[in-house]
Amino acid sequence: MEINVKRQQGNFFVNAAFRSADSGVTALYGPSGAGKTSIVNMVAGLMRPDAGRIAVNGHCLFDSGQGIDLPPERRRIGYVFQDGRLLPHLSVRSNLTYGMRRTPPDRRFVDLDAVVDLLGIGHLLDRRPAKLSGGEKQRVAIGRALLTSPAMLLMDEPLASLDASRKSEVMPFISRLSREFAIPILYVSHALDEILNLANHMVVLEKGGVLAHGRLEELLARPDLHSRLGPDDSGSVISTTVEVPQDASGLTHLGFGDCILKVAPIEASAGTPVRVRVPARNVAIALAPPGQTSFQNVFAGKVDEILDNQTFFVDVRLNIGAPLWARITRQSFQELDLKTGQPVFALIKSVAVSLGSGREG
Ligand SMILES: Nc1ncnc2c1ncn2[C@@H]1O[C@H](COP(=O)(O)OP(=O)(O)OP(=O)(O)O)[C@@H](O)[C@H]1O
Repeated sequence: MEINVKRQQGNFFVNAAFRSADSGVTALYGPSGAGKTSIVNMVAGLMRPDAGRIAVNGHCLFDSGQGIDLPPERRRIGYVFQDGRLLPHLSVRSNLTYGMRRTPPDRRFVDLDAVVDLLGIGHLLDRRPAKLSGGEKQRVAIGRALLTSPAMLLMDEPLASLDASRKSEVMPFISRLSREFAIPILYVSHALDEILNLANHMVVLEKGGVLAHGRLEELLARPDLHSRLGPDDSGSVISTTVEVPQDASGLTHLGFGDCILKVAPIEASAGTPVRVRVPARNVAIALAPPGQTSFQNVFAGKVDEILDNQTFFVDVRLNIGAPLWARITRQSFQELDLKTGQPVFALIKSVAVSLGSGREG
């Protein structure tokens, strides 16, 4: 995926360039008004860049220098919108086959049965969209996009209209989609938890430009981006592997480097790659190994970096065999008198585990 677009719209200027691995999920992340939808619309051919080049799998969709500008229907792109946009007068089955019939048979690489099975929508085929829940509508919308046998999928906040439980219902399907069909997905979101679940690559946008792009773990470990990801989003991502699916007390053991992280039980067999997210606010720091404690996870490490934004909190990056951010109060920071290089112990309160991801992208 190669995207390099410039476009002036009103007094907003989009000037974004990034490349990403050909398969897997690339997240476009940024605050409201950063230009995410504009970029996706340019890739889809719904908005024309003033200049630039867009290519997918080496196939050029737009190149201002060469005068190439394929119309949307020739771009072989599936688009999933925030609100599904199903055709209300058609059944789910007809919504699904609508795009499929426009794709020549020799170009089709998915069939209805495979998609219905993947998305678990077999029991909905004869219903009209009005009789579907939000999560079901989105699964049908994803199926419809997939059945056009696209070279790429664009998803513009496909989960934004869903509540937390519906979100967690649809997320595993998106994850399976990228794994089983190896279609590159450009996924717009301003919710970091979704991105952590789904994406391998991330593009951080700000005011129409690319602030950073690259592998998710690498970006999340970068101190210059740490504060940009917002007070609630700051934290670390650690790529682990399931070592013990369930110990005697029911906990799952995840290994990274020489360390074991114990988490609430997850359903995954030994060897499964799992990405965990540790919010900075859930990490405490101690100068000596704590005695009796309720913390399940205590790691020896050292202070790698201190980020003092002159607020109530100070962010401290520890090295425990992987980078780990801790957010502690200024008062604690002063009492501990922390210095770079100092040996400390990290106490992790709880982690969010993102199953179905953690793949190398
Ligand atoms: N057709 C247009 N003409 C003029 N300005 C536009 C047009 N489309 C979008 N904009 C402006 O471009 C900027 C980026 O909008 P865009 O929808 O791409 O942002 P976004 O990151 O997707 O935001 P959100 O998360 O709120 O959907 C905004 O300031 C918006 O008002």
